[in-house]
Amino acid sequence: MFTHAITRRPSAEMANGITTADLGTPDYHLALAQHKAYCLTLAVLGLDVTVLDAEPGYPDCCFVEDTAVVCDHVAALAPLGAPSRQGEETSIEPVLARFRPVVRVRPPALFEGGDVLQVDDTFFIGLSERTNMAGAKALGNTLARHGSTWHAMEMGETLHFKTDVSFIGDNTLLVSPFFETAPELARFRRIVVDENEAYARNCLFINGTVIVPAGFPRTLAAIKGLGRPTIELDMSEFRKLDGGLTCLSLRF
Ligand SMILES: CN(C)C(=N)NCCC[C@H](N)C(=O)O
Repeated sequence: MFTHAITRRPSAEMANGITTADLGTPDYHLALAQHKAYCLTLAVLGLDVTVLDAEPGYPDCCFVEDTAVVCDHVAALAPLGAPSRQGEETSIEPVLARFRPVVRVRPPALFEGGDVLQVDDTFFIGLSERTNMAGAKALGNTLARHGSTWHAMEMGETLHFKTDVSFIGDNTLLVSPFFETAPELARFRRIVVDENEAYARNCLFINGTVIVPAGFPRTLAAIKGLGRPTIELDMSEFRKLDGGLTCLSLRF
């Protein structure tokens, strides 16, 4: 069960955030409203939500998931892989230190939390343009010291591992076709989400409920078909910056 979440409000400069999506400029005020709904949803699901102010100079700062990996015993931080985001990990450190001992991984090791999927005591660490092998090893070894297992995951063209793979409880993953047969994920039931609903591969499982981005009926129906409670949230403004549901919080 999660008891806490940390989020960060969108930046008024979010229009300068990194993106590969061709969906237009995010509307800051709509993003603030969507962010508020997101935080409220986490609170309704039982989490104590810390909402941080936006960080000047960091247009992508609301994607706070990328700044750290938090598990039961430790919070691990590294410089983010995206140069324009390096430094976001610094301001999150004192916040995380209230909850967990903090371990800082040093360059050349780099990782972003969006590349790290935790399922119980196992961590899947995607090797992406943001997370290098040195980062994966440093993070994996830190987690292993506390009894966890980790796997480095080769990836396709995707931004983050969790852009393509998310855990929705009961041993089930939503995956892109790329990960349909990945041997490291063999023990899971895998629901393949095709290109038409690719954005919905990133769902957020909180204490038995699956939060699903609004507008992806086939994925929603597949999750409902498993008997899971679901909540839909409008994520349109974050999607314009390649951000999904998991990206907006650190949960522990
Ligand atoms: C699982 N995902 C996708 C994340 N955790 N982070 C999204 C970061 C988006 C931001 N514009 C960037 O490119 O850094």
